Amino acid sequence: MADHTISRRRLLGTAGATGLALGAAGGAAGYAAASSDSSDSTGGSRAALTSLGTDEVMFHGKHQPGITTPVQSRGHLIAFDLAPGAGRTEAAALLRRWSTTAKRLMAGEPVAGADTDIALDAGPSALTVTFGFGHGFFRRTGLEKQRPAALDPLPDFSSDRLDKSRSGGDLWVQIGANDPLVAFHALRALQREAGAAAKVRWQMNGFNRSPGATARPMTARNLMGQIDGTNNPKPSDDDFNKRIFVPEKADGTDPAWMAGGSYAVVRRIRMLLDDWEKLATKAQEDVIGRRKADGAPLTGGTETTEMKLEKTGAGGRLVVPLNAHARITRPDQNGGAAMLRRPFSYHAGFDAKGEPDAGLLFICWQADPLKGFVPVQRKLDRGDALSEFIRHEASGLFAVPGGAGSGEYVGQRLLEG
Ligand SMILES: C=CC1=C(C)c2cc3[nH]c(cc4nc(cc5[nH]c(cc1n2)c(C)c5CCC(=O)O)C(CCC(=O)O)=C4C)c(C)c3C=C
Ligand SMILES: [Fe+2]
Repeated sequence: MADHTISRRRLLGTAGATGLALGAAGGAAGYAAASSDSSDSTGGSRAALTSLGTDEVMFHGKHQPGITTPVQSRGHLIAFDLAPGAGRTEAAALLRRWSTTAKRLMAGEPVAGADTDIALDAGPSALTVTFGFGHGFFRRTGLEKQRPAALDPLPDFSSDRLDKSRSGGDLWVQIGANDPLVAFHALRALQREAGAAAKVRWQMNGFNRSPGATARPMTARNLMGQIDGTNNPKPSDDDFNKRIFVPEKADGTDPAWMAGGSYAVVRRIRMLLDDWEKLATKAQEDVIGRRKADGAPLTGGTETTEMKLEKTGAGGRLVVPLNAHARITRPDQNGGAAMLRRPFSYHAGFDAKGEPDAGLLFICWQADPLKGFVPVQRKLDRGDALSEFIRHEASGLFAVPGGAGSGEYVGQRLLEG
């Protein structure tokens, strides 16, 4: 292990120093930078392959990174339980350590002191680290009075097949990066820094398409081959902040320490791909209500065309079936319920029957799970066309505090308030 005194960014020179700061709309800019680099025709082996490594997301801000940040190609989710005997003091020290390291790594710098060198040579690669608190955290730290009502356990859903050992947790960390080594480096650093204060409860690995793999920026595809994410709320929507983030001025609903925060619902949803892949494309499209090729509604147009819910076709049948997933999940079919979906795909090998253990690490963000995930999942639980091809296998609900201000660590307003 090396003791680094010069940051990787300095070693990277200008490219590192001018690393693109990604904001909510940073994905397209990152893509454009990659495209122009790869069209450079010098042909020499020393030409930069892409500028992907230089993308940098800010650690400090109103909201934590990794919520509106464009989804990265590699993701790790890890949940911890506080160790027996660890309470508020140990939790505060841990969050302080983790925040210091997250900030350094997101800037492309090594861990202070001994680093593992796993990410040596790479830039920040749009690394984000996001921290959340589970229900049990508040009991363990004696902060029950500060526990938000929105963190009450999710209701049971009849179709759930949950593995408790891979669900819940006192602390949750989401890591995303556009380079697998950068992402693993962060995962390992944070797990090591948990030390004696917290023990790993579960850990899951995910992925998305690499930036630059498509000829133009596109909405991601999932492992069923669908374009997934089209109708997500957009930061430019008038009601985006209200739907996704806890207000910054206390409105009496959430504790003050949650200002600018959000609630993450995490579900490991296995896709029954052997069954799904037996369906003809037309049948697959009826399940969702959108075309597979371009994500357009079955009622026509392009990916962004509004779906015509009442349109009928041959024999007077609805073009978008009544049980189509994209019809049933719409906010206007659920009393306005909306969430920001920011998932990773996962593949954890093949089971004894030779079937893939693969699917979606479904992560959705909302200001209140009772006005986001819960009503929509209640409806899906009664059965939509997608239900027979998926299985919810693990679940978590986490309170994700607002972003740390300069000089602050994540969760400081709770732990030292
Ligand atoms: C409870 C919330 C949801 C779960 C669980 C869920 C699982 C799930 N979804 C897909 C694939 C698609 N979902 C799409 C749209 C969509 N899904 C939800 C919610 C849940 N999905 C919402 C709120 C929406 C948007 C509805 C709207 O406003 O139009 C789509 C269509 C394209 C898109 O808009 O993203 C696809 C495809 C899978 C594969 C899955 C579980 C594995
Ligand atoms: Fe969906």
